[in-house]
Amino acid sequence: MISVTALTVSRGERLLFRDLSFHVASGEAVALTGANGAGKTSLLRTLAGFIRPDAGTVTFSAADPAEARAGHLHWLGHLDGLKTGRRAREELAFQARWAGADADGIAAAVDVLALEPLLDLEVRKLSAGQRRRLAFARVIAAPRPLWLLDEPFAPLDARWRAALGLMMQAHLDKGGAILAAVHDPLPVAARALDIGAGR
Ligand SMILES: Nc1ncnc2c1ncn2[C@@H]1O[C@H](COP(=O)(O)OP(=O)(O)OP(=O)(O)O)[C@@H](O)[C@H]1O
Repeated sequence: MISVTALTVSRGERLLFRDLSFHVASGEAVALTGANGAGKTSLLRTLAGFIRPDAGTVTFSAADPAEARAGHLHWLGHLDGLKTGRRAREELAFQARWAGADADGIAAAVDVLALEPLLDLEVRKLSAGQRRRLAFARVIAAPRPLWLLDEPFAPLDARWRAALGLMMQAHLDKGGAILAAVHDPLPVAARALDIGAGR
């Protein structure tokens, strides 16, 4: 699903990790752990294509490697990446359509994430947990094999942590893969990848 070979990433003057190699297979979840500042977000952003590594390669087992990032993965950062001035309905439609979802996919995501009562609110008026559910909707609306998730559970209550765990398991059962930066154990069986002590 994704293979990382001899990856070296710096931010500013600071070397975060050197010669990091790992593979995430279809049906597998990996819990990316490490202290605050160790570089978990930076690693995920590098895999998503937002940070250029100093060295190393990232390859996807996609049919067309040139299109691999665009169509192969979902990146969900811990800041959600939502436009706060839009109504939830418009923001969901924009994000989901951009990710390639059709109307049925969007309707399914609204249902699974119980977003209907929130859709006429401005994004800025949503709670942190509600915003996370809205951001996650595109992941459900436009299925892609690899999920890169940065602290996906942080703002969620017990009910939605459990629900997200079930969505993750369903994704893995269908042959998907997940790499999630977390400070707590994932609610699905997962291999640990620890990138260090930070600073
Ligand atoms: N744009 C940037 N420019 C310079 N340094 C950065 C930038 N973004 C992050 N860093 C630095 O890179 C290091 C790793 O940050 P990163 O956010 O990847 O860590 P993390 O493991 O996700 O931490 P946390 O558990 O606190 O979320 C930190 O020292 C941070 O200050």
